[in-house]
Amino acid sequence: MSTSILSSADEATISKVCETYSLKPTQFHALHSRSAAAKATAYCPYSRFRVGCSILTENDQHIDGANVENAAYPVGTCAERVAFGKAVTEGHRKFKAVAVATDISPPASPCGMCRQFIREFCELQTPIFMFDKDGNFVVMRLEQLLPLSFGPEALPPPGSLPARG
Ligand SMILES: O=c1ccn([C@H]2C[C@H](O)[C@@H](CO)O2)c(=O)[nH]1
Ligand SMILES: [Zn+2]
Repeated sequence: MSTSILSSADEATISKVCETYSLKPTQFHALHSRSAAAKATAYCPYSRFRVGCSILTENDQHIDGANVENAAYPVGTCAERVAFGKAVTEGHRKFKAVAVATDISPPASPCGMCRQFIREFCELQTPIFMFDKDGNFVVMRLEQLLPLSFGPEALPPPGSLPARG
């Protein structure tokens, strides 16, 4: 047995993973193909590091995104935040799974800022798939990628705040 957390993309592994994360194999395949395809839409002339993201909404829609860089380097945005920004502004608030695809192996995982951004909108149990160029993947729940996290439930409900703080 391999000690690597990188899973191969064979159907037996995929079916076991789908059972664990309550996904259908068709949803898994769509998460992979859409996140991989989204890499082609990246604007990354500075790093030349393409990242694609696909999010599966609670009603089985996919929202995709890719990284968008900027000549003022820190202004650039990751694929995950582009995809979640699109999803949220299109009215989606609940998500079943997130996929991120890169061309490196082992695959890249979401940066710290994206983990927190995802934390705002996803349950801690939400699976985050990280694919390499060949479709091999690492999968972790959000709570594994961002332990002891800070989220919206820690704050008082907006309506309970005094008019001025
Ligand atoms: O999970 C990640 C990691 C990096 N990037 C982007 C940011 C930048 O454009 C490029 C290199 O860091 O990759 C993402 O989009 N998502
Ligand atoms: Zn990021």
